[in-house]
Amino acid sequence: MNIIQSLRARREAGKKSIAILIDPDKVEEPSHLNQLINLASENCVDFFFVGGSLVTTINLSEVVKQIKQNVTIPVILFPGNSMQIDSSADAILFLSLISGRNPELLIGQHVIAAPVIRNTKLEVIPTGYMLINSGRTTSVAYISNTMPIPDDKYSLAACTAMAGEMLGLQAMYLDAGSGAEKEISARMIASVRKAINVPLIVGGGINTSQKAFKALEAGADMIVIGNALEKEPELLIEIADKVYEWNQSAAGQ
Ligand SMILES: CC(C)=CCC/C(C)=C/CC/C(C)=C/CC/C(C)=C/COP(=O)(O)OP(=O)(O)O
Ligand SMILES: O=P(O)(O)OC[C@@H](O)CO
Ligand SMILES: [Mg+2]
Repeated sequence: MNIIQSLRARREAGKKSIAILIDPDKVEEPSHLNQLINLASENCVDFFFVGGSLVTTINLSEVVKQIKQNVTIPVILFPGNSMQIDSSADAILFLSLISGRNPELLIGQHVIAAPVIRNTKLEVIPTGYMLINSGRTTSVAYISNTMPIPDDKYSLAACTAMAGEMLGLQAMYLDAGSGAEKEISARMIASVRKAINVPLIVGGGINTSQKAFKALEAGADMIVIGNALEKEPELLIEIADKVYEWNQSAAGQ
């Protein structure tokens, strides 16, 4: 089973997943990641996401290598542009920024990346990427030159996701942006969840186990945590517990 098939199967079984986002630019030395990598393995983290809006260092492949050398947790590239491709990862979110109207991020970068990806063994996961307003301007909104969907426009978000699914996208990623002041509301997650069937990834500003649980309860199939773990890796234990608790009760039903 490849990654997208396993996400679909988990969704059908009511099981949730957790991913840790590593921004290569914030890693001074790849071995510094070992504490987080070990914690991830002890706490049954499902995926590592690696990427950033702007990756200025040459760390991307070093980060992927560091994870692959230590654990078997799949590494999924979460690229901000077509330069963030590394063939040692397991998969790539082939993101189309469907909340925006910037052709470069709807199809342009993809044309450049496609022949490069074709020469790798990366599993390609066509993913609708939707930015939701979260208060202050995030790196993604600034870099992508797009306007996020207003956080109280539930049907705009739902119809965007619906159209993305009709176009054949295999997963949907609702993002408040890394380090968001406000995480995505339960009502927003629930309205997008109702509109689609594909696995729903939710991230941005999830920095407590309560927020993590709320996102799962509202319908997220996978939550992504980045900034909060950069500051406090041990928070993972508490958040992973919530996911584990949820999955145990799903298994009992
Ligand atoms: C098709 C390929 C290979 C690339 C294009 C990919 C697209 C369309 C990206 C959409 C826009 C974008 C810039 C997404 C970046 C998402 C990302 C990796 C965010 C991680 O957080 P940062 O934005 O780096 O947060 P910080 O400000 O905390 O560094
Ligand atoms: O860094 P945080 O705020 O956890 O966000 C994770 C990810 O969804 C950002 O694209
Ligand atoms: Mg970044």
